Amino acid sequence: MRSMVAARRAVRQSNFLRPTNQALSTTTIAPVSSCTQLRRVSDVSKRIPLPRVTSAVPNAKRQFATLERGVREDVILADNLYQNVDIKVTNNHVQVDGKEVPNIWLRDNCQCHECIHEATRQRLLDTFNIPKDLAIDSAEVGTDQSVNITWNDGHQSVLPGSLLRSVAGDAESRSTIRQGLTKTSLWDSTISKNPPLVSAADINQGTGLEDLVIKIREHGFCYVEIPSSDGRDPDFLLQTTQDVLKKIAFIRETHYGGFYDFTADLASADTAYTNIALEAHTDNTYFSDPAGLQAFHLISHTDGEGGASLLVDGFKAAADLQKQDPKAYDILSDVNVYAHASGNDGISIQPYRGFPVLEHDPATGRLLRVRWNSSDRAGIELPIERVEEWYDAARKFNDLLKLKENEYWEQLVPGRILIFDNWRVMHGRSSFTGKRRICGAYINRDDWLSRFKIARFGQDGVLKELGV
Ligand SMILES: C[N+](C)(C)CCCC[C@H](N)C(=O)O
Ligand SMILES: O=C(O)CCC(=O)C(=O)O
Ligand SMILES: [Fe+2]
Repeated sequence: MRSMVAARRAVRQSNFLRPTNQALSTTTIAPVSSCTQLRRVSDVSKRIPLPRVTSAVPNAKRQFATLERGVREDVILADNLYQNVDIKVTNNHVQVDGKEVPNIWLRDNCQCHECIHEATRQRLLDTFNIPKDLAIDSAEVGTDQSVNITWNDGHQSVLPGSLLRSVAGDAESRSTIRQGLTKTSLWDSTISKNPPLVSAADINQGTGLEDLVIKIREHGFCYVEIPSSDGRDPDFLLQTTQDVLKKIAFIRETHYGGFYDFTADLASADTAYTNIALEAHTDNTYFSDPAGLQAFHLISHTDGEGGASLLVDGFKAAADLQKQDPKAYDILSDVNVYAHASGNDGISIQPYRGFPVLEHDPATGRLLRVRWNSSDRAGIELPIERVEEWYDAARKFNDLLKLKENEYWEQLVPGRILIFDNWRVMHGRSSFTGKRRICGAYINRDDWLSRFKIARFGQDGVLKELGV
């Protein structure tokens, strides 16, 4: 019988093939008797150098242990967050739903103008100069549940009720605003009947932008329609595309340039710049931080045919895979893969480390990002005697991506900009003949999500919850 210590070590080392659905950063200690699977795996894990995962906070450990990895379509609506939270002061300690809030947290989150710069919203307080024995002299709860505190060093703090109420939430509810969670509507080929769309005119008038980012967040993509009365002059279309995209956030520069305007001329050494078919993929698998959004706008296609665009909901396919074969889902979530972009002279871009095809938030278990580009794939981080396990799992995912019912094909047209979430939705195209000109751009994930969060929750809504 192995010792408990050895069993713990095995758990820590077994990044690959952990018990199903445990988040990567857990160190859940299973009783030795239930460690059969881990024991088997630990033999292999000796050969796979893995980082030591520790979890120093007992609460976090308990919280993570119950979380299941996967796609989650639902979300706690912001309006329903933190209802009926009890806030009181007992014996000079602040209690939120019966839990004592540490003084250091209260003092650190003081919102007064000495502690937070009014204009920049940055903390001015020297947190680690707060004496460890700081105590509350007196405190009272207001009708809006804000708490007024007088500290024993004389400082006065007001903590807004919204900030205190958020203390009652779990990792999932705290993510709603922080990560800009919203309802996720998974889709298949039938989305072609009624794809999400907003009009460029609405965006110009100011209302459409919110609608656009909210739709992209829910469905993973959205079209922007330029009224035909505005014309189809290529220069006008190029300019309008850029204007719309820059309203979301600034355009990201890469080795392909900034705003792109490309044809099949190998201007960059990448198959995107040819007329061959491209299977469903996400872009930038070779970056540690792949572009968050990607846009395409067909400016013209003459003297030929083909070049239809393909979209596949990567989250829907991932959810299907988890249902069909949870083990395959786990392999794609645990095994790191490298990618590269090496076509251009003097360039071989690779991420600073390998990343799995399916990446989850360790705190909530939610699927966050899909990376999938078989053309740009490089090394798989498994010893050669086990690498086939990854191929078997990836083949299952690939089969789902290629199901007719999961493929949404659409011929792009001048006047209709396609914008999609490159962390979720895969794109491809069929081969084509003739001259086909497409423009578009990449936008960073953090920047477009910031736009989304402000659109969805308002600046105040986002700011009121920064403390936890
Ligand atoms: C979009 N743009 C035309 C600039 C280039 C596309 C590069 C495609 C590359 N194989 C990737 O997957 O990232
Ligand atoms: O030509 C297309 O429609 C898309 C090409 C592509 O995948 C890309 O540029 O990222
Ligand atoms: Fe692409």
